[in-house]
Amino acid sequence: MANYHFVYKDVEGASTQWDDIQRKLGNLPPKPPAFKPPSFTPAEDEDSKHKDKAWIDDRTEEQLEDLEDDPDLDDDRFLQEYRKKRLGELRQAAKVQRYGSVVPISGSDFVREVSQAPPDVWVVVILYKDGYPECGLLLQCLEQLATKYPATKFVKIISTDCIPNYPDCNLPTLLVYNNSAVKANYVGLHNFGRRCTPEGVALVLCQSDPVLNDGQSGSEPSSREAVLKGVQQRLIEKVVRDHEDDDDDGSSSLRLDGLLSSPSSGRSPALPLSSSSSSTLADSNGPKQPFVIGVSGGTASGKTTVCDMIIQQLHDHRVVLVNQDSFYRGLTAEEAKCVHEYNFDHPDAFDTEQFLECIEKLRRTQSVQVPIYDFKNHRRCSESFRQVNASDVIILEGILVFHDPRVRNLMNMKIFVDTDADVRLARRIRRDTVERGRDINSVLEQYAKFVKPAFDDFVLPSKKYADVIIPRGGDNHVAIDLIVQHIRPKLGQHDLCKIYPNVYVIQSTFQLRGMHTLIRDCGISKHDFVFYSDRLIRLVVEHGLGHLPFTEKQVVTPTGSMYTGVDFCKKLCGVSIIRRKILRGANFLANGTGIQYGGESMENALRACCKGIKIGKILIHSDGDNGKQLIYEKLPKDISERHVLLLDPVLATGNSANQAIELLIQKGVPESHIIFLNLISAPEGIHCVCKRFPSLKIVTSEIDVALNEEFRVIPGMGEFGDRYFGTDD
Ligand SMILES: Nc1ncnc2c1ncn2[C@@H]1O[C@H](COP(=O)(O)OP(=O)(O)O)[C@@H](O)[C@H]1O
Ligand SMILES: Nc1ccn([C@@H]2O[C@H](COP(=O)(O)O)[C@@H](O)[C@H]2O)c(=O)n1
Repeated sequence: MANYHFVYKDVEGASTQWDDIQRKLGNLPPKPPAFKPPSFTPAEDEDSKHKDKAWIDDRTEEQLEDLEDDPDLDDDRFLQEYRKKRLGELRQAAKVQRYGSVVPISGSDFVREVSQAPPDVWVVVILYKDGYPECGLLLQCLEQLATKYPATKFVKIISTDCIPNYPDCNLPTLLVYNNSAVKANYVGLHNFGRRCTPEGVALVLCQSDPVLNDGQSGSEPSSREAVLKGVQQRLIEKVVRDHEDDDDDGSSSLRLDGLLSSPSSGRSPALPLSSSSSSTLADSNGPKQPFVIGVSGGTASGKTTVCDMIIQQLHDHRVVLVNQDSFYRGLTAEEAKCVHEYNFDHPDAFDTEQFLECIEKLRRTQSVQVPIYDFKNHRRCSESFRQVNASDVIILEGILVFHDPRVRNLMNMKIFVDTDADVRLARRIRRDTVERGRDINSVLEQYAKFVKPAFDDFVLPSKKYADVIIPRGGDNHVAIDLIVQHIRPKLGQHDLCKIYPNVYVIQSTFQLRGMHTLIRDCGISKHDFVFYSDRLIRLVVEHGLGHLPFTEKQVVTPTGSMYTGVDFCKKLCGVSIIRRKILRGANFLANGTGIQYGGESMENALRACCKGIKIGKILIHSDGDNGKQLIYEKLPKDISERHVLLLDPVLATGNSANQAIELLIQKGVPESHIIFLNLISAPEGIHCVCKRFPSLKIVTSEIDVALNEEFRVIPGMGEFGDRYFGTDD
């Protein structure tokens, strides 16, 4: 119904008499209050505002410049000083490099764009390939971070442009550079949690260094704590935002606990990181996760044979085998008395806790002492153990390796060797009578009483966990070939080669390992030491020569045919590093001179490979313990025009090497024309040299574990020069 009461209202809120009557009768609502316009307040004049620190903080650079002669500020010395300080900060901030996107680079740009970026700039490099969804996801996150943190440089490079043959299974890989050095690397997307988000990536990147810079604090390097706090704040805001979105449909619960854990406490517990997130490559710190293969199957199915074939075909020492048999429990006196009543096929016969501990240690890259089991006497050999070193691939073999889920879950690949029961029994009879000191009757009795029932109850049911089933065991060459092909890429290069693309470790073969075993043995004769060292050095030299520039060359062969080959650069020379140390007391070298000939021991092999090569020397003289070093040199006059093969058999701390390289560079040799050859290198030495000289190349035959407190390489090979020249007697 239409409202037929027309109420006239003037500005005072007055109305007609008729309306007043209606109000009294309750037909109209009470009279509204008289209208009063709001009081007028003029806008505050900028000049009359109180000027303090906060006011100055709000000014732009231009506004602060205009305040140079401001009378208010002239009266207040503190504010005038603060204005100047703030102006300085803003000018610095304006100078800070702005990147703002993920820039594609090629292999030839790498040194300029990454290694030679200004020292205060952090560079995040993604090694990627098109067509890999994980790479696409991480790239999206980096694009967002690049806009948020424009003072951090983000570049992307196709993995194989950066590192030839870089395995696709390592994609995407992030490398973080600062001041020409690799500060961190992350192999694979799992490092950034199950849900890879820009905020999560940011937090991981800033865990140990102030990698992300938004350029707000000028060119001053921000502290890690400050950067991390900012990144954490952004992550919290994101989590809260997501939570609020989720809450709209009432589906999620918020867990903020731990997000603000102190930076020193490491990774934030609420970060959605997977359990394998520790598998960064040599930070050089984070342990690398080995590839664990389980091989199960009934007794005498051919498990050991299959493992041996895989190991033989891989032909690489970075594969180790651990047999579950080694972890059979010892028998009590009672059990030993009636051993024929003991069920060796039941899961309880194994010390699974110890087996697990051993695997965990290997996964943490520690070596382990594995017991040796004596099947004839049903006990472990109490004194002998087998040392198993941490390796890229660990194979676990045994009838019940899939039985315990804790062991099973550590495996990346599970193989079941499936051989006909009759064939297995026949093999077992032969093996146990020939190798394990049993008679046929006892074998058959044990088989019927324990082996077969346990196979049906425990072994066969675990077959369902297998990823690969190999019928006919070791006779199945096709299956073994396929498995080998799958494992081979898991045998990556040394971690340091992945961080420093200019480090080359010559391909490890059993020949090479054999020679290393001989020359590292402290009991080897001098003659053999020299013989095998020369062989090894030649391999290193030959590899080093392969890094020299070459041109295509065609020759006519004796058959009159054309052969297209290469012609290596001929302008080269060798330079040996020799150390002289004034040593005192018992440390004085037996040769009476205190000279460690080091590099000279490599000259013979170099001469054998490069006929008539010129060889110079750099003598580094350390004066006792005071750290003072003097350098003497005898180098070819035209060394600046030559490629230099720098010789030192052992790279330990890298200090002498750096001095020698510095000297060569002073003499005009371009850094990229130096190839540093050594037999063994300590990771510390590689870091030290590669950080300072990213363009030279290091060629070595093995990278050792570390340096000890006396800065000697461990396991190492002692004072190489003294052993070579016999001056250590
Ligand atoms: N394909 C095969 N052909 C013939 N004998 C085999 C074959 N595979 C294994 N054997 C023999 O059978 C026995 C058990 O093999 P093994 O590999 O040790 O099995 P498991 O480790 O499963 O007990 C050994 O004596 C071995 O030489
Ligand atoms: N003292 C022992 C310990 C174990 N066995 C048998 O060894 C078999 C497992 O080894 P495979 O190489 O065949 O896998 C298992 O079936 C045990 O019965 C043993 O006889 N004596």
